[in-house]
Amino acid sequence: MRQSRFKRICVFCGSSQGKKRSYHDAAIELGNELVTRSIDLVYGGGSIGLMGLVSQAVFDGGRHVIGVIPKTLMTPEISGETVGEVRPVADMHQRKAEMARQSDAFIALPGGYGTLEELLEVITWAQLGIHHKPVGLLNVDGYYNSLLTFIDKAVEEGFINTSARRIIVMAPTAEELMDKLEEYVPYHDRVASKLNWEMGHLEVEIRGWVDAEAGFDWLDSGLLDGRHAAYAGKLIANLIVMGSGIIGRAMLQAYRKALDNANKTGVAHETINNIRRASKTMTEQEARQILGVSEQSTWEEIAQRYDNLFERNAKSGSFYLQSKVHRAKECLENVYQKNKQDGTPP
Ligand SMILES: C/C(=C\CNc1ncnc2c1ncn2[C@@H]1O[C@H](COP(=O)(O)O)[C@@H](O)[C@H]1O)CO
Repeated sequence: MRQSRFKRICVFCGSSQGKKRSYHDAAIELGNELVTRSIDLVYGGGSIGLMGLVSQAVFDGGRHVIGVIPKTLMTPEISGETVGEVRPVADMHQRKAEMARQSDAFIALPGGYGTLEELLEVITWAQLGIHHKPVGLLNVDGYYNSLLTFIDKAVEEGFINTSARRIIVMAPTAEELMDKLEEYVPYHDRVASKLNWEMGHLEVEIRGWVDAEAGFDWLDSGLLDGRHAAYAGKLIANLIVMGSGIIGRAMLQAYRKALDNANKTGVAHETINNIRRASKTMTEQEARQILGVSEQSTWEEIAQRYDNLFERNAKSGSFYLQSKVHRAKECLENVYQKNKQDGTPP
């Protein structure tokens, strides 16, 4: 068996086992196929339904299993115990984002509303160029035939592009499906390929992170009205950039100006200083999220990722994001250096 191109695959599947024995068997067969190809599993956590069967098979085969589960569903009475590593998340949206981030491909086994929703979302994301990871449908005993017929109807009626139809890779057995996924060439839409989702997502995430970290809600504070609150956001950006030490003299001037303006808008120096202090602490997990790298990523991959993101921000003129990307790299640099000293892989 040649080396798979995938390190981790996310499996969406029923929280029930379904009525046919073939669904049960297919879940175990898929788990075993992942093991054979040395692929780790990302799934929705717990031990119920097909989710429990596939995760147990991968775990028993000695591969790593990550269960990404919202805290609300984490009780054993609701979802059962997760074998392997549990990643608790705040809600269902965060769960899907985390599952997608952690995986190199997606596979849907038979399932209900939850599975369909997860499947259709990753297909939509592929269509919009948010990711370029393959999406496989394990069509056990023709379970998904009616969905595929419906999708073909949508193509016929002009709601789905003929070329986007091929985003869904489909096969009746795990082995055939995996072979097809290995060969999959990512779908590229002319318009979608121009969209810059990564940075948009990053900007929102980082802004939320900075505001939360600073522990200050500008609007709620009553200190600033809407217009000034927006201005304060820019101000924070400038301060963080200054702190990163990557922009140099030009940003020092910007910082001085920011302080000047802070006085005009009534933002106290102490608050600014708190924000600066707070913005300096970044956890390893946050750094990995910002750079979009996992714990398995090598330092070379991180450096490459950093270069790409940094360059893209330079082009879009976002010093703010540049500073966060830079800080994330600094944070991981410390982690990797420390691991190297301790002899911890990778
Ligand atoms: C609230 C109930 C059961 C919840 N149990 C679940 N635990 C973990 N993940 C779940 C659960 N239910 C759905 N999911 C996610 O959706 C997919 C399965 O949903 P489906 O509707 O069964 O197809 C699965 O991939 C999970 O990510 C009591 O009803």
